[in-house]
Amino acid sequence: MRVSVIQMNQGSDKAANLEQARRLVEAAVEADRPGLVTLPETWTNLGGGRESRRLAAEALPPEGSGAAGGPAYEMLRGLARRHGIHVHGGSMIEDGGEKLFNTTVVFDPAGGEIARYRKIHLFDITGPDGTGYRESALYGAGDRLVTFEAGGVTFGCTICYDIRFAEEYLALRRLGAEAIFVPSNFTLQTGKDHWEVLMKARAIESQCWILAAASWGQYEERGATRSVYGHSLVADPWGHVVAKVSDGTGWATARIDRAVTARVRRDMPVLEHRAARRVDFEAAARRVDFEGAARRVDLDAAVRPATP
Ligand SMILES: O=C(O)CNC(=O)[C@H](CS)NC(=O)CCC(=O)C(=O)O
Repeated sequence: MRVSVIQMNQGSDKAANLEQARRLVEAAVEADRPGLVTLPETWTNLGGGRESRRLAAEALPPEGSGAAGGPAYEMLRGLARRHGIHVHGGSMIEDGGEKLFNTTVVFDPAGGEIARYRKIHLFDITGPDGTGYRESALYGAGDRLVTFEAGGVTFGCTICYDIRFAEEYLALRRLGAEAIFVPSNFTLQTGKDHWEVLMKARAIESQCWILAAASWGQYEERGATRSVYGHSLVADPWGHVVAKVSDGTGWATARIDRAVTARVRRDMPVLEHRAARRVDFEAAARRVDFEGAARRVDLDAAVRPATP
């Protein structure tokens, strides 16, 4: 299965963002004939403060209802149906009533919604340049792990800042994922030092393909100009970056080769090795059995539960 990661330069004009996404998806489909395309995080709006996000937000139809949604939701469905492809809609701003959610929706080639994921880890941090981010002031956090099947491949869903939480990727691998999405608005400040390292690290440790469509360029946020890093990429389960988008908008296409996944997992069976040791390191770190100049935790039955 071929996958195209789409790189956008969206701002706070929702209609223009929809048009840009449609144009890029159609150009990628025309050029590379992918079976699946994936968009960046919050491709329907970037910046413009609380007001712009509220305006761009769409209430989603009840999951599984098949009912119609808003303009962005229906555009994704239309692209999937028209081109006979799977569309992973990066993330949209979901109007969840009280709170917004940073939410992925996925459509199959018939235009049916087959998966929905809300970003679990919210970006409440201070960047190295002193810029503060408080995503949780506006967005609620997701509480579900999500995988779906497309073209014989099991895909896992994550969004942006989730990339820093390795456990989520290992859990998705356990659920059968072979490729994991990370649609992103990575900041330039964090991206220049962390982006590619994190993407490769998650690919290597989960032994999954990493599909990261990103926003690129500048946008306005409450009178200031901010930059997002771009560098949309696909990494294979060995951690090789096999496709990458240059500066600007565009896309890159890679083939998910299941034989590569199988070989990497067979030759380096880290999942089996982890299972064989069965250490609950989190539980171990909550306990100390000896404390002197050194600290020691015995990996006994309390942190190594018997095989079920
Ligand atoms: O604000 C919105 O509307 C949508 N949310 C985002 O763009 C979020 C919060 S500001 N961005 C990230 O998570 C960047 C993570 C990142 O850059 C890192 O982990 O280093």
